[in-house]
Parts: sequence; structure tokens; C-alpha cells
Amino acid sequence: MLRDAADALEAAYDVIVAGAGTGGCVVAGRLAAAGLSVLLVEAGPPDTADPAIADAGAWVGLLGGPCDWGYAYAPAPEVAGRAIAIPRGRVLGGSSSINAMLWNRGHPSDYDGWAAAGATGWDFASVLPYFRRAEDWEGGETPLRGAGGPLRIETSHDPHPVARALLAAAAERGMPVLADANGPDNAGAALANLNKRGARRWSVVDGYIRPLAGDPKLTILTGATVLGLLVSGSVCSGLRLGLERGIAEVRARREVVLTLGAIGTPALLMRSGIGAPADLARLGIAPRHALPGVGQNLQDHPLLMGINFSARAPLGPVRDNGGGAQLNWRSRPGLRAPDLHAFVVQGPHAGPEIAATADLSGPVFAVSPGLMGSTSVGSLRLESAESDGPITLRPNFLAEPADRAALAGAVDTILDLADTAAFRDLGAVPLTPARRLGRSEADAFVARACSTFFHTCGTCAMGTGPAAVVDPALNLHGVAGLRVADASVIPTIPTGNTQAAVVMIAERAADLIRNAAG
Ligand SMILES: Cc1cc2nc3c(=O)[nH]c(=O)nc-3n(C[C@H](O)[C@H](O)[C@H](O)COP(=O)(O)OP(=O)(O)OC[C@H]3O[C@@H](n4cnc5c(N)ncnc54)[C@H](O)[C@@H]3O)c2cc1C
Repeated sequence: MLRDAADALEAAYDVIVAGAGTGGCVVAGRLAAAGLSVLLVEAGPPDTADPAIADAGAWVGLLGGPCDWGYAYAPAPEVAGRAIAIPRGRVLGGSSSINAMLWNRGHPSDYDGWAAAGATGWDFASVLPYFRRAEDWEGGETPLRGAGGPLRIETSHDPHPVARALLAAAAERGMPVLADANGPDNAGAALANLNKRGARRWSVVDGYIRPLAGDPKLTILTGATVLGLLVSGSVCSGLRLGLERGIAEVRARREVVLTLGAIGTPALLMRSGIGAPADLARLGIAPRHALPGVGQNLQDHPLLMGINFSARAPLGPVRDNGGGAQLNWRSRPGLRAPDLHAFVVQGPHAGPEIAATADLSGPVFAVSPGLMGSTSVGSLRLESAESDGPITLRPNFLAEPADRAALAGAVDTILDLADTAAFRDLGAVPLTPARRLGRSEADAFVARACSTFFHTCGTCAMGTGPAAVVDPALNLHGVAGLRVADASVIPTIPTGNTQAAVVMIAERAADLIRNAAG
């Protein structure tokens, strides 16, 4: 259905978009719809390769499979010496095709903070139109929400008993229960906003690419690896591609947009000679342009996979994305925004270390908290110049004592929530942990339960300082004809899940490119 260009690659396109993930599909779809000729290049297969992609309740089964790049964060003492798997979509739609579909913008002050730190023009008032433009919110248009846009956003229409219990428990504990998780205030419990239509995932492919099926302006090349940038002097003119039939070069008449994600984009820049000179020298890569921020500033949200409860009776089949309700709250008074976020899981939620400490068979559910206000910052390091060479990823989870303290407190908050009539009605009994923990026990639990919210970002940060990789118009500093429009440009991780922020960035990138092209 979608046009695949393997046999009919043209020598040049107006714009080449490298990586058909969340950012890439938005940019390519918008630009092709505006009449520019666009080539969209993707290493993975079409998103029809696995029927589980379309099933909103089946995403967990995609992790570690053929549509996942299968990265891992390096072991670190703060997480009890464990490697933590960090999936990334390797398929049309990228991570939007395998993610948990949560649509949360975070807090307005997140974006005001970007602008204050040098991403001029990215304050909340300036980015709100791009969030709204992307949305087809089931609740209809409001000053904060969009309707009629490409991305369908719905809440559960028949929430799972555990999702209902979270809302009722929050009310019992005196926490706000919100009509809309992306409404005027995000502190409180709410039904989750999900990129779905009924029981079907609604990815960026559904929203931005499928409507263009058959449009000659959009050429999609799947199964093609971007190997390098074609740069002469300080101008990028195209890409070197690895195709089944061999290596090919393709040119952009106007510009190249990198949307390979927060791991793929800095890796490609470094392999193309753009990065910290010492890194390039270590790898034996001929330096082309010094940009020391490439691969630095890696951020993610730590998530505890581990607060499990038994229920009196089976809770029924999986609904929605396997969750359905969420809670945002502040770990301490005075914070500008809620820094803690928890969601329900309609079954057990534990890595092997936690699962080994209790019997998690039978009717079990979880309430999993994560730290959306994490302050730990890490880095990405290429270990080889080869296009499929190893990459060391260090998010430095829990390196900051404040992050550990906030998550230890979150465990208590979840146990308090479960000790309410709402959860007692389900017969909830804590399994892991089985009781309240003292502070040192809680620290050990947090270290063993710590996993990822899958929100890797920040490795080609936008800004104007010496560590910035792109400017506020998303142009690479020092190389013309090259922009970045994916999670790597996020300067500071927002206090919400990251795909909404990436869609917003890509919507704006399309505007910037269109205006520059026109
Ligand atoms: C399992 C999982 C669950 C998540 N859950 C949520 C959630 O519920 N809500 C939320 O907001 N966020 C969630 N996220 C995070 C969110 O999906 C990402 O932040 C966002 O999708 C990143 O978009 P991106 O465009 O930066 O990268 P991606 O969407 O990952 O796109 C990068 C694309 O580039 C391609 N690519 C990379 N290298 C090459 C190469 N050399 N050649 C060709 N192609 C290449 C990849 O295959 C991929 O298609 C989740 C992520 C994962 C993985």
C-alpha cells in the first residue's frame, strides 16, 4: 500500500528524512502533504510486519523482538550492577509502533525551562499550537487540546478494575481526580490519554503516513540503513545508504533531516566525523566538524518495576494498553511541577530480581512509579566506527541522592494508596515489597527494581551554549543543510512521557523547513 522505493530510488529529493520513527514520520508526512518531494529512509520493515503492532494490548510482547534494536543501559552500582534493556523501535513508525501509547505533554514549566536555558522560542505558549495541531483528542477542541489532527487520542472507555481503583484510591487519599490528564493542571489521578482508536494502536504511521498512500511526493524506503552523511566543506548534501543490493548515495535538493532517535542520531553524526574530537580520534574517525555535545546529556526517567499486589480474584483480560490510569504528584512541597508519576499494570510488573523474591503467579497487579523529575544525566559512547558496532549507554539512573530519595518515598505513597477501601475491595495484599520498608531497605529495593520509562533523549541538545548540538531552528551548529528533529534535541527531559514532546518538535521542524524552503 505504501510506496516502497527500493527499485526506483531517484538521484535527489527536496528533503531526505533519515529514520521513519516518531519524529521522522511527522516531518515526512507534513512536508509531502505540503508538496515537497520527500524520501523517508528506515532500517526496519513496514509496520505490517507484526500484527501485534496494531493491537494496543500487545506492545509488551514486541520488546526484544525483531522490531526492537535491543539496546541495553550499561550495568552500574546504583542499579545493583544490572544491565537494563532499553528497547527502540526498528520498524516503520519507530518507537511509536512499539511504545505504550501514553500521551502526556508534561508541565508547561518544562518548556519554559527549555527557552530559559537557550532554546529560544520553545516556551510553552510557543509550543502549545504544535501539540494541539497533532491531536485528535476525543474530548474535542479546547484552548489546551486539539481535535481533528492526525493523532487519535482516547482514554479507556471501559477501564480495567485496577484503573478504576487507582482513581478511587486517590480520591480517598485527598488527591485531585482530573477530568483530563493534559488539562490545566496535571497533578492528580486521571484516566490515561492513549494513542489508540478503540483497541487499535494509532501510531504516527496511522496519523501522518497512511493518509498519503499512493502520493508520489512521498517515497518510503524500508530495509535501508543510513550509513553516513555526504558532507563537503560545511554543507550536508545527502546520505550514504546500505541497501540489500549494495551501497547507494542519494542527494537532498534542500536539506537532510536526522530523525534516527536519541541513540541513532548521535551515533550517525559521530560516524560521519561530527562530534567531540577526542571521541572521534579514539575511534579512528576522520574529524569533519567539532561538536563536543554530540552523545552527551543523555537523560531518561527511572521507573520502578516492582510494586506488586495479589488480588482476591482474577481481574479479567487485558484492556487498553494493559494499564489505563495514572497519578502525578510532588515528592515534596514547593516543586514547580509534579515529579512522580505512577501507572497501574493489569498483571505482574517485575524484573527477574524482584520476581525471584515472591510468587507473582495468580491474580496479581502492580502500581509502578517513576521519577519524571529525575536529575541524573549520563552519556552515549560509541565503541566502534562500524555502523553496527557496540554503543555504551549510561543514563546514570539514581546517581543523584535526590532521585533515590524521591523514589523511596514513592514506594510508601503506593503502599498508602493500596491501603484504601478502593484497593481493599479487590483484596489487594502487597507482595513486593510485602511490607513497609525502612530507608536502607527501600534504597536497596529501589536499586533492584529500577528500570527505564523508555524515554532516552537529550544526546544532541538544542541550545546556544558550547554543549549545544542544534540551534533553536534545529539546524546543526556549523553544518548547513542538516537539521535534527527527534528525541535527541530535547535539552532537558520533560516531566511527561517523551513521544508527545517529539511529535511537537517534529511538527515545528516541518514548519521551519517548509518556511525555509518556500
Ligand atoms: C517500549 C517503549 C515504550 C514507550 N512508551 C512510551 C509511552 O507510552 N509514551 C511516550 O510518550 N513515550 C513512550 N516511549 C518513548 C517514545 O516512544 C520515544 O521517546 C519516541 O518515540 C522517540 O521518537 P524518535 O523519533 O526520537 O525515535 P524513534 O521513534 O525511535 O525513531 C527512530 C527511527 O530511526 C530508525 N533508525 C535508527 N537508526 C537508523 C539507521 N542507521 N538507518 C535507518 N534507520 C534508522 C529506527 O529504526 C526508528 O524507526 C516508549 C518507548 C519505547 C521503546
